[in-house]
Amino acid sequence: MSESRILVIDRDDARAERVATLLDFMDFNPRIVDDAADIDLARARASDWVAVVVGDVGDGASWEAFAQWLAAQSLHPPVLELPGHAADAPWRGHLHPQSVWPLAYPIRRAQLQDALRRASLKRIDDDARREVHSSGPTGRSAAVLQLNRMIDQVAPHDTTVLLLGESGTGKEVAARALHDRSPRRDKPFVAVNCGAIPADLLESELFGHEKGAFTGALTQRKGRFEMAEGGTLLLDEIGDMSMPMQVKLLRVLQERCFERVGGTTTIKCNVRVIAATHRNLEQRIASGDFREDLFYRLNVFPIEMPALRDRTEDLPDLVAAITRQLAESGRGRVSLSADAIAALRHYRWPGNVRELSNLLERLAVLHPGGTVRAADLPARYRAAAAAAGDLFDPPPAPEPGPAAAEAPQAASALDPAHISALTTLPPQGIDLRGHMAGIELGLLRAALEQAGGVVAHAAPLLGLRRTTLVEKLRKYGIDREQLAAGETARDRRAAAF
Ligand SMILES: Nc1ncnc2c1ncn2[C@@H]1O[C@H](COP(=O)(O)OP(=O)(O)OP(=O)(O)O)[C@@H](O)[C@H]1O
Repeated sequence: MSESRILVIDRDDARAERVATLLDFMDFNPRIVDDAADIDLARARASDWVAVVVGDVGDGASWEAFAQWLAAQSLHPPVLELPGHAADAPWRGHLHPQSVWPLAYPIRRAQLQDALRRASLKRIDDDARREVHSSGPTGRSAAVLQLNRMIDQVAPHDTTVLLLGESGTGKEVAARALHDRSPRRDKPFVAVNCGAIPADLLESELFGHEKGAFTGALTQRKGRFEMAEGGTLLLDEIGDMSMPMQVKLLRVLQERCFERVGGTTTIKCNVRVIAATHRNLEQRIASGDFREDLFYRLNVFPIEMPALRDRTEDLPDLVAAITRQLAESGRGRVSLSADAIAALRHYRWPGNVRELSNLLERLAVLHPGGTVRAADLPARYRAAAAAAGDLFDPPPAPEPGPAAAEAPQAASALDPAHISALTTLPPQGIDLRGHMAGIELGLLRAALEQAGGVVAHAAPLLGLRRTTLVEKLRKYGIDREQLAAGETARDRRAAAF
């Protein structure tokens, strides 16, 4: 029997049986309960239901309690909802909004299969067991799982959230996830960078203005609060807001209304506010730059964003997510080898995920469609790996082939004195892999120089096939025309970073 367990909660026995028969036929392992109160929670945790089909749940109280329990456990199985539930049924508030899928009835196998497929449910596998979110902070480190849990907990409520953390840690990404997982997800999400807008313009930017309110106000204009009506407003870089604006914002948060600049009409607003800053607001309060009362208004549910250097185990997932986004948005295709990702784990990432995202975009330009190895990374990333003694894998040995066999004389041309010079170990030791790569690079350049830049003539000097040499030149970024200038393409690329 398959381990893919699906829970069917339905008081309508005939319907529950029909759904269960179909699921059985599809090789799932359905279990029917007519009341969610019958579910053994201790066992449910262990089994991780891969989906829940919800039918007639009576007054819904026990199903609501179970939905609440699922959310508290951070379990988000797809919930397939049979017809007959009110759009504002209280249980909805406990579930991840993107995990609820409508199901028609009477139901056919194809429809059920399609609903399960759309709910991203394949046969249970590790991915289905993992907490996955279609949007939001990427990763499976303890810090990111905890972050996603907090977002899930607070998203359904209108609580003001304060996102704290270094620049580039993904505060805006988290704010969007809060919006997408909230009941406001079909309304606008509006972000405003309070630090980037001059203080005298910020009021009009946030609250709008009436025609003629100030020089240049040629027409009436709505502000960001009005644009975000019914939805979510992210006030980014709130720590940089001027004191006079802080007073005005405090009033909106307290009274939920404002006037446009130059206007007298009071406009009510229904906006969930999320604030974000990379600054230490307590220090700003101490230095008299931030109002304490505003801080307490904003700090209802603080979320600390983890720095990338503290969660480098997320790099493979982040690299996969960002390279996929780059490809989908037509900004280039690139992939990273395992040794490149391993090398990146040694770097401190002062710019966090933004820096990673920028790096990948540049690599996609420099190596279109290619696979970037550790040796191809810009100098500063290689330096971090080298300092940690993990530079990059030794270059691949030339494959045996007819051309290699043709060049035994060249290979044995190294005299013992030469070999002895190359194998002398200095007292402080060496980085063997870097050393070997350096020797290889030096010999490639020497052979090309000797052959006047003609690859076909340089290859036999190294006992390589021409195609192998071309591949190595590409790997090291050697541009034949630049040899005269004594620099490689990689040197130039590294300098550009
Ligand atoms: N989980 C993620 N997956 C993909 N890209 C991400 C992720 N998190 C952050 N990024 C990318 O990193 C960059 C920075 O993210 P974001 O703007 O959310 O950070 P921030 O903390 O708000 O930065 P700042 O404090 O400078 O405003 C963006 O380009 C964003 O797309």
